[in-house]
Amino acid sequence: MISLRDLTKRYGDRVAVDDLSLELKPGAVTGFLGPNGAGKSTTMRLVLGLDRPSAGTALVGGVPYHRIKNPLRTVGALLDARALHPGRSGRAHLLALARSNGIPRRRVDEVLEMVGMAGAAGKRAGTLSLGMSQRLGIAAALLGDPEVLLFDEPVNGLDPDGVRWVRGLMRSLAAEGRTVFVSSHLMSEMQLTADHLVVIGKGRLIMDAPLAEVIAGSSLTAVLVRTPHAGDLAVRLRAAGIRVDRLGENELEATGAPVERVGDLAYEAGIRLHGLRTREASLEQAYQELTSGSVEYGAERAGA
Ligand SMILES: Nc1ncnc2c1ncn2[C@@H]1O[C@H](COP(=O)(O)OP(=O)(O)OP(=O)(O)O)[C@@H](O)[C@H]1O
Repeated sequence: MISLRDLTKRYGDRVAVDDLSLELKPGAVTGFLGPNGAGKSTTMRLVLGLDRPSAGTALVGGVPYHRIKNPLRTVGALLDARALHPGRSGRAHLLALARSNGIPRRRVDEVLEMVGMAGAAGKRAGTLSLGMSQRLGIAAALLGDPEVLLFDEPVNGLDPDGVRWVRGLMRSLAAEGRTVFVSSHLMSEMQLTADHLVVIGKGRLIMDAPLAEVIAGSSLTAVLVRTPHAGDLAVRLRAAGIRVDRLGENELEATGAPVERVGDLAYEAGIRLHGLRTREASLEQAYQELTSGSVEYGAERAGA
């Protein structure tokens, strides 16, 4: 479990993380989203004790990172996959980490196998592709079999097979009851991987909710209704505070209410339906709505 309380990090007069409070639960993949410069990496660095908060606390299992006895056995992390000694082999890198954390040597071969690097473990880190470095970084995160895992952009540089593999790995780590916190800019991938989402912008919390709730909350998620009495139903739905757009003589689109509520209102009014379904927004669309005011380093929109 990761708990952030009023977490703040300033660099000079720049606030990178601004009063962030969160609880990340075990048994779920929590996606960490936000525009470039939003403060995701800084937050992860604060959790891992690589930076000191200006105010507030970041706790793992109830204690700050620097007080954890065997850190790699409690928290595993992939931050910067390229931050490896270029002349050292992957295996040597993992062996050194294992030795300094009291982890048996055989675990090194186990994690190399798990990430599909067993055949390339002798290669010097400097000669590895970005995707292979990512796999090695993931192996390092898994080394101590930790309960809490943080991954900063883990699919960066991976081919489609690798992306799918990371998705499966995150899902299975969460299914084993671990806390998995993963940042990404790939919304379509996050939609397939995450159970829960934390969205930040300019260091501040924008959203902390289950994926399904984030998507349901988008103005582009709508209930589509086909009925020979579209006019009557529109009146009933609007009276209940639901936004309605007529799509055609027998079709309308309702936003701001779940499909069950639209169906119940029609039933109560005795209105016959010929079709009732939800059209879900994509996470990309929901994310864009949530963060439209928080994009710091965006290009100007064409025509804007
Ligand atoms: N060591 C540092 N010194 C000064 N400013 C920093 C430092 N590290 C981060 N920042 C600033 O803090 C802000 C948050 O950066 P951070 O890297 O955490 O964002 P991010 O959400 O991870 O971005 P990205 O998606 O681009 O990786 C940025 O404005 C960045 O310039």
